[in-house]
Amino acid sequence: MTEIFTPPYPRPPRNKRGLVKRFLRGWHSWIHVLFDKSYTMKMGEIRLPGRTMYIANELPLVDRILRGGTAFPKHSELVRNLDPLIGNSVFSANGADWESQRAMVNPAFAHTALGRSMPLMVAAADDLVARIEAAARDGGPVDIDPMMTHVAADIIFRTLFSQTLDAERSNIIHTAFGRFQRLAHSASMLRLYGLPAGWFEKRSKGPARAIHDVFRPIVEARYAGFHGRGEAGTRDILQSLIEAKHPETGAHFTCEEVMEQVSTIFLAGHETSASTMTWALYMLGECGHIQTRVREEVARLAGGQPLTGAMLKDMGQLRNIFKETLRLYPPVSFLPREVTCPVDMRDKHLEAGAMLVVAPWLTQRNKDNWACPHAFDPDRFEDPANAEMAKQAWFPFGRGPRVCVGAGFAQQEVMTVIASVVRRFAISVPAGFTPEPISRLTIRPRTGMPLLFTPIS
Ligand code: HEM
Repeated sequence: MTEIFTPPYPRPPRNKRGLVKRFLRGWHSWIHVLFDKSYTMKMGEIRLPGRTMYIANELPLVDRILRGGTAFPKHSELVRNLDPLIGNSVFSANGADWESQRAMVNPAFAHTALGRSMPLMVAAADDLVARIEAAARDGGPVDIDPMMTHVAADIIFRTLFSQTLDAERSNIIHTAFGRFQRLAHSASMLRLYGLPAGWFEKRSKGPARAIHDVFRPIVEARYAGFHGRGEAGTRDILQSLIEAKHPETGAHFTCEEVMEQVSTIFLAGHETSASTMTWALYMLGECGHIQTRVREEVARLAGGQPLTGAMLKDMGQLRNIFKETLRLYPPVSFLPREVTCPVDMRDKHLEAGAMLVVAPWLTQRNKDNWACPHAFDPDRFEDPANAEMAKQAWFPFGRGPRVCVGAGFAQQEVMTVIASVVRRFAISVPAGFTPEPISRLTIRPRTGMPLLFTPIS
């Protein structure tokens, strides 16, 4: 019998640590502050000098909060944290402002329609395979962490702007986003502990600007083309945003507002998928038997032909790998909401303004919800006994009115990339290497993800 693989996660201490120890562990990563009981408690309360935070794990509570819409808007701490990067946009806005932004942005998402985006994904995945081939030629390990950023950013770049993303701009994005995550995380930690965070807040603006500078020239030229010279423009997400009208006033987005929406779609649309692909390839590298099975599935359904949406639909094993990766490493691991009116939950009384966190990382690794919760077992999604849990205790894309608008796009892109890689290479993990997951805005390996790729003839 093949043993089930348990991929790395920070082993929680048995007991809650003191304030200082928690601060030190949390300085690099949110998941490092959790302790044993965090994974099974129904509702927890954490008193910090800066604020009191509640974590709701009980399934009906999770549902109530996420479906609660305006009663539990996105927390101001999250909004402040992301502000240098995405400003006031469809991810961060609340209430009526969010509703009108969502109405304006919705038509742009027609460009992420699965049939329309499939050829872009296949082309970007082919370019990735060529890059891996070149990098693996000497037989040494290849760090796939920046490569997954490149392919995911390339896919969303092609969908947004009808352009490919070259290696130089991809490197700028990967490096700047890594820096932004570190600085924004530190600022957030300090604010939660009631400490001054100004230095980190100020420093985080630099990498955010470096990312904006990659697409500002494209956005400004196209905006001026349409609004200044009446040019029709290419039919893509950017053009839909430039042409979008407010549902009541009929006003267009300003150029800065288009920049904010573009930044949001670009960041929400590549960093999360890149994280998923990195962890999926790592776990396949560790689990040769699952890798062989999925390679056989891809060969049976696609042969040597370019992948299509119809082929992906039939790749059940690949889809289960996607789901299981998102269960174990949900890129958005914590969803912080704000309590708008005093409310009672279980035995707790929450005052207005309190932070109420719903945590895919915890609910999806809770042993009351899933058997062997920390183990990588894609087949669990085939078991009818797990069908109800897959509905209630699996929500890497959120749930309710603020659910991710790119979930179908992400599934198609991750499946396309993994299928393209496994049919071309046998993947393995260098002896002695174990990645350390770090959770800031998303979950990435602390020191990259070197893997070995052997071409399959
Ligand atoms: C594996 C990949 C992805 C994951 C795990 C993910 C996860 C999430 C989650 C959890 C939320 C809701 C956050 C909350 O309720 O606080 C969200 C929202 C959002 N996502 Fe994704 N996402 C992914 C890919 C994408 C892609 C590919 C796009 C765009 C093409 C996208 C665009 C958005 C947008 C615009 C929102 C805000 C929706 C709103 O509030 O109206 N995401 N995502």
